[in-house]
Order: sequence, then C-alpha cells, then structure tokens
Amino acid sequence: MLHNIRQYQVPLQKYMAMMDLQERNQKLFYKLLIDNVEELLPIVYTPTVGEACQKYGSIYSRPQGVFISLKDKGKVLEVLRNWPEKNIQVIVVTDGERILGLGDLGCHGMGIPVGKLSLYTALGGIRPSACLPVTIDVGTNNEKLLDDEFYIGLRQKRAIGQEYAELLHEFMTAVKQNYGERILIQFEDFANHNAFDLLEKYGTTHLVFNDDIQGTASVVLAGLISAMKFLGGSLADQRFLFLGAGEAGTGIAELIALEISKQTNMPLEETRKKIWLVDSKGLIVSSRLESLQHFKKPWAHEHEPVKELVDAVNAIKPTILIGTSGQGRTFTKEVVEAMASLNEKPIIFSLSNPTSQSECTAEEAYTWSQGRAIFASGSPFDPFEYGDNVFVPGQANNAYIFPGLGLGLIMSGAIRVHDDMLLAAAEALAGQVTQENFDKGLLYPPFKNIRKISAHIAAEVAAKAYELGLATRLPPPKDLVKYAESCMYSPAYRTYR
Ligand SMILES: NC(=O)C1=CN([C@@H]2O[C@H](COP(=O)(O)OP(=O)(O)OC[C@H]3O[C@@H](n4cnc5c(N)ncnc54)[C@H](OP(=O)(O)O)[C@@H]3O)[C@@H](O)[C@H]2O)C=CC1
Ligand SMILES: CC(=O)C(=O)O
Ligand SMILES: [Mg+2]
Repeated sequence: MLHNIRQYQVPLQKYMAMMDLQERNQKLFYKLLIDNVEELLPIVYTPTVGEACQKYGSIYSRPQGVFISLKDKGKVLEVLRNWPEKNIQVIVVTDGERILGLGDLGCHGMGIPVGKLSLYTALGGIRPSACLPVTIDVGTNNEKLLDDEFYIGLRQKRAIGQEYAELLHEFMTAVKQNYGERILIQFEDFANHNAFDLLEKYGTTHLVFNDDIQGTASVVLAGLISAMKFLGGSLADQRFLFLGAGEAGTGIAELIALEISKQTNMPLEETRKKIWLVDSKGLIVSSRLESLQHFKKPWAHEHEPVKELVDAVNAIKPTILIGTSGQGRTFTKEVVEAMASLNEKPIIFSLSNPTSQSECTAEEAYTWSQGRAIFASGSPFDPFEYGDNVFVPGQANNAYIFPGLGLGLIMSGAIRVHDDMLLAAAEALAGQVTQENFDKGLLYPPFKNIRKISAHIAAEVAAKAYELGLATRLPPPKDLVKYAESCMYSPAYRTYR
C-alpha cells in the first residue's frame, strides 16, 4: 500500500487513496498511518485535508460520519441511533463555518472531524469503532458552494440565533442521552461567534472541549515551556504579541496567562498585561473596549492605537510573536527583521493552517532572522538549510494534544474538562522534548514517537482528573502511563490457530 501511495505525485490523490483504504481495510489503514506517521500525517491531516475539504463534493465517493441537518430537527436522537456502532467514546463535531484558515466550507468541512478522529485512533489509540465524526448542517454562507452542483449540504444561508441554538441543544442533549455522561465531545472549527458561547454553555454539563481554543493553547504553551527550558528564562519575563485575536489567539493567551499566574502567584489580571493581541483593526487597546467582542475585552490594555503589525512589534517589543490570523504571509520581511533586531533568539510561531495561510514560511523565518529564529508552524515545513545549519521546524499543532488528552479523559472516566488538565498536558508534552530535538531547532518531539508521547499526556491528564475528583473510573490504576499504553488500540492482525 505504501508503495502504491508513493506512486501518486499529487497529495490529494494520496489522500483519496488513503480514504479508500480506510473504507476498505481499516486495520491496514491504521497500520500504515502509525508506522509512517511523519510521511502520512500531511496527507490525512493538514495541509492536504484542507484541499480535500475545498474539493470535498467533487472527490466524494462514500459517506463518512453523521450529518445532522436542520431538517432532522425533532429526531436527532433517532439519527444518532442509526449509526451502526453503539459504544461511542469520542465525537468530533463541526458546523463547517471556520475550516482551518479557509473559511466557511459548510458540509464539506466533514473532512476535518474525519481527519481528527483518524488521529484519535492512530496517535492516541482510541478504537476506530468508538469514534464518531459529526457535521451539523445549518446551511452555508459560501456563495460559491451554494452555486456548486457538487455541494453536498443544504442549499440555504446559515441558520442563526434561536434556530441554530435549538438544533445544537437538541444534538448535545441527544448525545448524552444516547451515550451517557462520559462521552467526550470535541468542538472543532466553529466560527468564533458560536465557539466561545457553545463552550461556555456546555462546559458545565458535558465532557466537552474546544480544540481550537483549548487544544491549541496547550500545544503552544508546551512549545513555550520547552523554549524556556533550553533557552533559559521564564515565561513571566517574556512579552507576547499575537496577530489574530480569535479562538486560537485568545485561547493561547489565556492559558499562558494562567500558567504565569500559577508560576508566580501574580493575579491573572496582572499576568494578562504581558500579552498583546492585534486583530484586523490593529492593536487591541482600551480605547476600543466598547466595540470589542467579549473574548477580546480582557486583552484591551492601555496604549495608543496602532494599526500595522510592524508598528505593534516596534511599540510592544515582544520576545515572542504568534500568528493566529488565518492570513498567509502576514509576517513580512519587515516584521521578522524587527523581531530579529529586538531579540537574539526571536520566537516566532506561524500557526495558521493550511500551509497557504501560514503567517510566514520556515525559509522566511530563518532567512530574515539570519538563522536566529526559534520557529514552529501549524502545518509542516521541510527542514531548511541555512549556512552550515539545517533547521528542522517544529509543528505547533493541536494534534500533539487532543489524542492524548482524549485518552486521559476516557481512561479515567472523567466527566468534565478542567484548565488544569490542559496545563498538565502541556507540561507532559514539553517533558518529552530532548536537548537533541532542540539542537535541531525543534520545540516539539518528533511525531514518530507520538503514541509514547500521547500515553504520557494521557497519564498526566488522568492524574489531574483523579486529583480534581472528576474521574469516575475507580480505583485509579497504579501506573498511569502503563495503563494508558495498555488501553491503546493497535492495528495488529490476530494469529489464527
Ligand atoms: N496550529 C494549530 O494547531 C491551530 C491553528 N489554527 C489556525 O489559526 C487560524 C485562526 O483560527 P481561529 O483563531 O479559530 O480563527 P478566528 O476567526 O477565531 O480568529 C482569526 C483572528 O485573526 C484576525 N485577523 C484576520 N485577518 C487579519 C489580518 N489581516 N490582520 C490581523 N488580524 C487578522 C481576526 O480579526 P477580527 O477579529 O478583527 O476579525 C481574528 O481576530 C486558522 O488559520 C487556523 O487554521 C487554529 C487552531 C489550531
Ligand atoms: C489545527 C486546527 O485545529 C485548525 O487549524 O483549525
Ligand atoms: Mg481546528
């Protein structure tokens, strides 16, 4: 199969071959993915999954996952009960409104829950039959899709307000009724005007987290903890600037502020002041407070208005620059050079996916900083040769976190997700980074060790769940890492006697 897949030159063809294999021989699909994770992750996940979603209607061959549309109102439970597998442990659900940095792809966003759940199995060892991809179809505002003969979803503008909230509520209620209290629901790629509200609304009644807000925060914090470990210094000494103040940007900012507050005993309101964000209107400052969306308000600090990113860099003098704007090539030469003139080792993360939306490329970060940048990106970049050095950029992607986080929640029978679990996951991931990794330029351990890494993350998350009294699987196992490993699905063929 690997030989076959390597015959294809075009990544999308490799993706289609992998999806075919997943349908035809699930065990072989996972065997291939696990044994060749660094080669195949960019195919089943970012960046290729982005292109697959953009072309989902025309490459569509078989249905994947469950679509729940406005037309199913009143019978969502019945729809869920039609799914052939009964023992579901994880649902990844999207409404397709913010697919990676590609915008509203409506039902074609189904590629994302399908891809994320493949990683739950391959990277985190959750049984494939326990994974359920769901897309909520409330329409799309993407005119191109509405006119596309191959669009697979409802041909109408997105439902909003009460109509939207009622369908989501029926879904959340039906899920708990059908699968019980311990079903894990991961919200994925919702637009921010729904994402924060859904998380707040269901965070206290369901085992739920938002991957873009919380999973991303944990992976970035892990990268920063490992940067501090190898470069010296503490997070409290840093100044942070974000381009993009949405789910990823404010989610990361809040977890960093929380970590600094825990490390220093400073109040959260104080630690937030070390963190600045720029949105499409410029630096978020107190004079804009009235007009800001609620999730931006905590970041409106005293400062005169600044419009351009490069001017914000020169005004704030950040040591760490993080891109979460969904806009490609926004870390210009001027911006990277400004970071390099302010810092001996500027830390630059271009987190936006897929590759086309990355704020800068690895080559640009290393070249414009004369090889001094500590760089990581959301989508993978090849190693880059600069002078006598070969730099290997780390992949700061929530794929490091959610499989292990999910495994930890499931194996402990957790009933709620707590911020301390995200902090624990970040510490566990950072703990897996070696000096050898860092010497190559990596702030993250290589993906080839991901199942071991996920077991460590799961163990720390489960330990937190027990400590917080949120675990229901009692008594706790003695060795949580070993227990995590023993729970993991492996695509091994049975021997026949
Ligand atoms: N690496 C990873 O693991 C992850 C990466 N991501 C990526 O992060 C990106 C953003 O996702 P998310 O936070 O959910 O999206 P949101 O839509 O919630 O936020 C995007 C933010 O970027 C701002 N923005 C847009 N254009 C510009 C611009 N030209 N200049 C400055 N700011 C701009 C928006 O400003 P305004 O508010 O004014 O509209 C908004 O604050 C996506 O590309 C996604 O793929 C997301 C999750 C995980
Ligand atoms: C990685 C991810 O979750 C995103 O780009 O949305
Ligand atoms: Mg996402």
